[in-house]
Amino acid sequence: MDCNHNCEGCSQDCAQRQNPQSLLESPHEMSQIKKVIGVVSGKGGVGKSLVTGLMAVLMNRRGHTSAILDADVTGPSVPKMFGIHSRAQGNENGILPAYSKTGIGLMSVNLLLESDTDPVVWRGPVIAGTVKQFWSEVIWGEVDYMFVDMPPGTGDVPLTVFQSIPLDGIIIVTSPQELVSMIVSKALKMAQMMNIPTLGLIENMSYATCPDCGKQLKVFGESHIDEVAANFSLPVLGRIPIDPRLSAACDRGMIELFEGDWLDGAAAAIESQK
Ligand SMILES: Nc1ncnc2c1ncn2[C@@H]1O[C@H](COP(=O)(O)OP(=O)(O)OP(=O)(O)O)[C@@H](O)[C@H]1O
Repeated sequence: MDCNHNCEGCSQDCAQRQNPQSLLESPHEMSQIKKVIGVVSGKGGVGKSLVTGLMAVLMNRRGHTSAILDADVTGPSVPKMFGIHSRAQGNENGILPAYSKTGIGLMSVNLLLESDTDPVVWRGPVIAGTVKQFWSEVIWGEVDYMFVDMPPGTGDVPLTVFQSIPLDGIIIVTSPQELVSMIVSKALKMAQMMNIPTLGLIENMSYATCPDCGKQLKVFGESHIDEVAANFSLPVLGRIPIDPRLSAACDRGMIELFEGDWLDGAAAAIESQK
């Protein structure tokens, strides 16, 4: 077959084969973002946004500048968690993030909608384009750790986000009632395809503590997170209990006041990542 130098449509492994073109977008010229961590889950509702929010708060408490890019465009829950209901502002240079009470920068589609109860009925390419703009057209300024609340699953939109934002690592959030092994395997393979390291697993809704006797109740049955983590040679970075104070804090926009040391190990692991 004659070579037309278009490697994209050709499966030959010849000497002229060029590396695939990078699809990574450049950040805004006024952004200096040191580390970007994607937070992924197999399906919605396992607490991916909660973990994203808690990690940003923790890193901020530990003296780093943190930010959240809410790439979960069809289920954006981050602004509410931080009590932000304002609209995003812009200037001649680009779009400005909203800032939480403790100074965490946020960008979410909910900051662009007229009302945060409006549904996002957009097709995949528009959603993916919006997320790319959150990276390349938002003036993030200086950020030590940016957490990206990734769109759930492994479809077109999460794939585009993986390809366009230069992630330094991902954290996989699971819950005990899921098919953890399958979900971890899929997320891990997707990250490996893009050469992105998986930092570890966080199990949400691991247990509930009885308010009377303090016993840990396995509401969703025994957890398999340790076996799964060992099978994939990944660390378990944290286990978060079911705690009504957490959901109340999210509902009231007061996640920055959370108390709990469940994710201290995850924060330390991120800090120690080279
Ligand atoms: N450990 C927990 N204890 C109490 N409530 C929790 C806990 N984890 C999550 N929740 C609550 O469950 C709901 C779903 O959580 P969250 O929005 O973080 O999930 P998600 O995986 O990001 O879902 P989606 O992808 O649909 O946005 C929220 O109302 C949150 O406050």
